[in-house]
Amino acid sequence: MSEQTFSEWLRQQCEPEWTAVVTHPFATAIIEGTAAGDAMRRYLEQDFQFVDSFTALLGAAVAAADTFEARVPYGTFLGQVATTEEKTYFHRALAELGGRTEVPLEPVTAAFRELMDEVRRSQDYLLIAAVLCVAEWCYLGWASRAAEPLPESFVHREWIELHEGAEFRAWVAFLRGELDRLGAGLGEERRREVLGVFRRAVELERAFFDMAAG
Ligand SMILES: Cc1ncc(CN)c(N)n1
Repeated sequence: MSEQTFSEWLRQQCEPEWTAVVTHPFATAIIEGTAAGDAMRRYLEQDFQFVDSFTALLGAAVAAADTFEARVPYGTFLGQVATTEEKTYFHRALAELGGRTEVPLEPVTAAFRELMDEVRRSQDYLLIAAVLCVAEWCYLGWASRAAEPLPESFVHREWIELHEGAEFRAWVAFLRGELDRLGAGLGEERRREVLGVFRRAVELERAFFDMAAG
């Protein structure tokens, strides 16, 4: 029997919360194209505030990674996806929904930004990778439940496509691989420290969808 990887151990420790995120009713409504315009607007307005700290965290990963091989995928994702595809999606989707790019933060958005800013300031690569991994892996989790044909509305369809597909899967596999590489041989105390951050991020993902569902 093969040994459990560190990333899989972290994920399992966060059940049933993890499954609650990837099967959340709001995520299901996105993949079915039934999430109402008002709810999508509220969600994307808040997520645009999330993405600001998330992008900063990607930059911190470039700086804090312990190898050149690891810096490159962070830099690539930061340049290609976070600052181009995702950014244009937000502007188009918010325009379509009558949303704003500057809004007061919901408490969950503020708490998520605080977690990302905290690990960014720590410059602790393993903790940075743990938060990035939760954010991307659980989004792959719900988005990969979408069935063809995807919703007609670009607001739903493109949000699914941004979190699915070969490139996004490879990105998540890279993040998990980094946790597995760095997690091998860690002492119990350090494993628990990483789990603490991982779990906070999973709880915030769930609360974020709860906020969007209203
Ligand atoms: C809250 C949240 N978590 C994760 C993702 C995926 N980048 C996101 N856009 N927003």
